Amino acid sequence: MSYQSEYLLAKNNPTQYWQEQAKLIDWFQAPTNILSQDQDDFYHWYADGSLNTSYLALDYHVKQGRGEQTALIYDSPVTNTKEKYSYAELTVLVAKFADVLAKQGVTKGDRVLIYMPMIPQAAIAMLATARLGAIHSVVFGGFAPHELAVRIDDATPKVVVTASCGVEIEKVIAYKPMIDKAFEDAIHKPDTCIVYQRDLVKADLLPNRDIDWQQAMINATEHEPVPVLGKDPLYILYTSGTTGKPKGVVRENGGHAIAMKYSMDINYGVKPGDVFWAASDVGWVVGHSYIVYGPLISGCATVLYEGKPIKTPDAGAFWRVCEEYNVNVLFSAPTAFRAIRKEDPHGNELSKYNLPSLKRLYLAGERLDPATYHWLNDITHLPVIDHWWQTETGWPIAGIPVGLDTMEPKEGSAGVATPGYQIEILDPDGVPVNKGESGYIAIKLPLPPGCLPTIWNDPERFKVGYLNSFPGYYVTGDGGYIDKDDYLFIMGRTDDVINVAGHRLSTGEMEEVISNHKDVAECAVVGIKCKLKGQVPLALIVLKNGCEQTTEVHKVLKELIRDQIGAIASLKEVLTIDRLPKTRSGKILRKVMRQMIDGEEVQVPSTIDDMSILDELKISFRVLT
Ligand SMILES: CCC(=O)SCCNC(=O)CCNC(=O)[C@H](O)C(C)(C)COP(=O)(O)OP(=O)(O)OC[C@H]1O[C@@H](n2cnc3c(N)ncnc32)[C@H](O)[C@@H]1OP(=O)(O)O
Repeated sequence: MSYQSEYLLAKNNPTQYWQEQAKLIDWFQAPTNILSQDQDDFYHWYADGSLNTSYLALDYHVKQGRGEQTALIYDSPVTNTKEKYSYAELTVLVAKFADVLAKQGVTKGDRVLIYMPMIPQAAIAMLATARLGAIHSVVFGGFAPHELAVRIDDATPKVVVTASCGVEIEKVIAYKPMIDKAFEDAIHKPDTCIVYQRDLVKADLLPNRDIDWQQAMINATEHEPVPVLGKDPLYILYTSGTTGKPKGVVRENGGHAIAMKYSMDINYGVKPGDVFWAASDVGWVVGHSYIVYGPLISGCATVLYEGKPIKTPDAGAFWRVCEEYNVNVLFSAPTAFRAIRKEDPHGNELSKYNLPSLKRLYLAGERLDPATYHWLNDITHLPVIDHWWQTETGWPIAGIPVGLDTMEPKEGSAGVATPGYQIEILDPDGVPVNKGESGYIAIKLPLPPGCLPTIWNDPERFKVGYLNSFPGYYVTGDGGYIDKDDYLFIMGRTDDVINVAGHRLSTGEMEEVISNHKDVAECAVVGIKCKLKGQVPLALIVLKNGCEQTTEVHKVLKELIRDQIGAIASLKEVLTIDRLPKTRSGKILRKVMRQMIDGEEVQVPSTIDDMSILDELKISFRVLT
């Protein structure tokens, strides 16, 4: 099978194509209803199939005789810990933790919120929730209590699972006080909080609410996987939108399982027994898909790394892990490699390691800049594959389908459309543009299996945010073009979402926090270029008349953002200006300011209410250079 023929099969007869791919996994009962639509016209794949995702990731491999094979490798330079779990061992731990959750009343359809550092118990909690047919919602450890509370109120979990602490290089971060604050702030009160006690910090437990993970596991018995339907949700993962409230992306069990197996074959070209390392975090979709579910469903060993690309202890950390565990495929964000390049520009660290097993490097999460692409290619002599996808899709929309064909990556491109995704570039009226022309990147409906069917608790937001702009299409929020060879080039977001070190953040959310300050009359947050992190947030504020404490206000605002959203959203700078540029209808011209600061060609809309403001801004922005 070639890429072309697979792409056309999936395009011309999606139902038949994905019915065939359904055979990739071990259903309890194979689906007969391959593609259906609900009352909102939203699509669902494999609605009536019966399966269990934890069974597919664990028990299935034990049944196939691979129980002794390594399933999970935990490497934590920050705690000097290295552990390996076989498929048989991981199955027992997951089955027992499922029993712990069941004893707290968790049943099919209930939500379990997981707020954990990068330790094996994070994956165990996810898989145990899936085993019960319950729905997990993992919240990235870098988010502050307020963000946690917002997610608790939206997902209304019965149980929260956490650990006593996380470790950020040398900084030990106690998680329990953040959990307690989130419980306090949230309107919904989960019944139970299960705490994994780490050696570094012992958390204080509340008598009637908190449970010690290790204690609970002593008397746990192994819980069997609970069959669920293909359309039953496996997880909710929150992602930033243009407004303050994050969106709960829903992932269904059936389509997700097929997408994981399919993408591990087609996009990543791995087979059972291979070692796959996604150097990311379980709190992001990369962690869900390619630290936990994808590698395990495909019978690989997955690496769960509690460290950073640099400083834990040096810029050779990634290469050390690749050598030590014979990693075959390494996946990370461009920011991680930019950080390594900064510390080790000539690849001296890399030359200390022997990497015969490493076949390919994959990058995603933000645009891979050509300089980093070439550097990585030059020092490793390995294929460097940029690919593009989103929390919403859960697996690659575009890439190099190494499992199907030999295709060369192109500098600056995220590859070609993965079979199942019909990517089109549309103009503002929804009309497809010619090859080479830029526009809105949209995907023709139905999206393939594994992509979001809706937004949790908010079908209207799914329609408004993704479907209504161009009927018949899902709008990705990214802009770009397709070249004459069908390679896709991503040029950036078309909305007010920014990407900081591979973390997707909402400028709207930051603006909400800033505008609550008593001295701020108006504000705008824009993402400006950063050599290391891709983009960083800059706040432009207009102070109320009579407020003179500019420096003090700037300091307070930076702290507010860290406290309310989290350290990953840290403001690069706060700049006070006299007024913000606007259209005649009052819309703030964020893009104009970003283009001016980044030194790009400035596209001023004809609707600007006062052209003279551009000269004022030019003067104000001088301090930034
Ligand atoms: C394809 C679909 C997708 O896009 S899914 C998303 C893919 N994105 C990723 O995988 C993220 C990639 N980025 C990273 O892994 C990190 O940014 C790397 C490159 C490792 C750098 O990490 P770091 O040096 O910590 O910088 P940062 O900008 O991430 O962090 C800024 C501040 O936040 C903190 N932080 C980070 N993570 C946590 C955490 N889990 N718990 C608590 N705090 C955290 C960092 O310590 C840092 O704090 P500070 O400013 O130094 O005080």
